[in-house]
Amino acid sequence: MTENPAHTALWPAPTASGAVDATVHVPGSKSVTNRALVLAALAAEPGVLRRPLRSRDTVLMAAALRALGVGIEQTTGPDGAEAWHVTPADLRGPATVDVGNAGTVMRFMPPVAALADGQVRFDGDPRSYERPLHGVIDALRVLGAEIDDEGRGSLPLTVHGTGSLKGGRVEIDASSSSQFVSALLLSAPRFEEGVEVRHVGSSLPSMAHIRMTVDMLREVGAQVEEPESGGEPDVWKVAPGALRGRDLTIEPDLSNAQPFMAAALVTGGRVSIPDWPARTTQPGDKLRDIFTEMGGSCELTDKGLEFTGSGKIHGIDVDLSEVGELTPVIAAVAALADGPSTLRGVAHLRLHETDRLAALTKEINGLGGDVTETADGLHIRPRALHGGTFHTYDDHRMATAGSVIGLAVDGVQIENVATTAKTLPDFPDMWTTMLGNQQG
Ligand SMILES: O=C(O)C1=C[C@@H](OP(=O)(O)O)[C@@H](O)[C@H](O)C1
Ligand SMILES: C=C(OP(=O)(O)O)C(=O)O
Repeated sequence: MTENPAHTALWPAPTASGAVDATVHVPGSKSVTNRALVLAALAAEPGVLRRPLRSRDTVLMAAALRALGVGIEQTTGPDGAEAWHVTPADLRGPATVDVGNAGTVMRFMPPVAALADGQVRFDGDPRSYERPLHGVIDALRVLGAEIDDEGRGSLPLTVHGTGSLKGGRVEIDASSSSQFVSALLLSAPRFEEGVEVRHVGSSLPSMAHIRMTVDMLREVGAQVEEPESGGEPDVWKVAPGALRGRDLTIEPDLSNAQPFMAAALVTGGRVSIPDWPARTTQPGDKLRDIFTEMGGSCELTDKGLEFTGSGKIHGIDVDLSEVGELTPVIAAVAALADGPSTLRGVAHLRLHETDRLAALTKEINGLGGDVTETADGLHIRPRALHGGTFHTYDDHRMATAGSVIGLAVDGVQIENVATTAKTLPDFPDMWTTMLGNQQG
């Protein structure tokens, strides 16, 4: 096999010559965009997504829905803002879906395909074969779907849809991914009997993302019972019913705001993120607390978030189980702190884009760091770091994490920075533009 040159290309991560002072317009949330696409496709009437994220993961989701017959047209407003107009249709195969390495596509789309009439083949990047999918496959079978995965319990697979799905009660172990729960809930209003999902595993990661699913279902008229509003623990119920089409402006992706906020923390500078929502289910909102504890300060106004570093970076002992996708950049900041950190509750990160606990340990230590893996996270003891290659393993958040270290350490080269296209295709330009505005 010939290497893709983009995968081995090295990007010299720019160092900061002083405190950053920048306003960073962060594109739309991946998690909100991909949920909104699915809900719009399953609705009883057309809907609009304004300022959607355009990145590999969301383009793959749009292509998957189009392959099943859904209309998605793009328009651009006078202010340059993009809108995706979604016209639901009778879902049908035969179709093929490329999930890339998008957890949201590989988990959220099989239930949609089970509602289609005809067969739908799912395939993706090599890493997608290793990411857990058994929770969705086994649950869909219990709910009435026919799935051919040749006994693998993972991709590639074919869903043989009949145009409807019975639905009903199902038990799943979602300890490896909250997306199993979200996937079943999102399509459930279209199941004949809706769904009752009971999580029976030891732990459930990324609760913030399950809240996002419940919130967005309710916004389009679905009836949802869930533990946090008086329901039974670990049980979610969605009633069958028609969904409204919605005109929705997508919030900025707060997890993608994270490296820019980290730049303010690391350089003792200031970063403004316009349109930071006053109320949100995005896990990135927790950064206001986490990065404050690590030495910054925040002001949230109706214009957005202003985040200021103090010039000091403190270590932190934090359970990130609810907000696991924030781990790589927190680890990068922790490696530059004035004291040790313990990041816990994130064992499931071993099954993300790459094994993030192993990758962070290897790459930070490769620059002279002192990181050890624990059963469910990382111990990080700051040490003077040196330059070198920071490998990214096709993981967008490894690339942004390495770039944060590069601000403070000369000679850090990020391998395959283009992998940020998964959720933030403009990252390298946004990063250098931010650094263009420094106070020396
Ligand atoms: O539902 C979602 O949009 C997501 C849920 C989380 O997945 P896991 O529960 O698999 O960690 C998160 O890490 C991922 O980036 C996005
Ligand atoms: C885990 C992530 O992505 P995915 O949606 O592919 O699970 C992530 O973006 O950090």
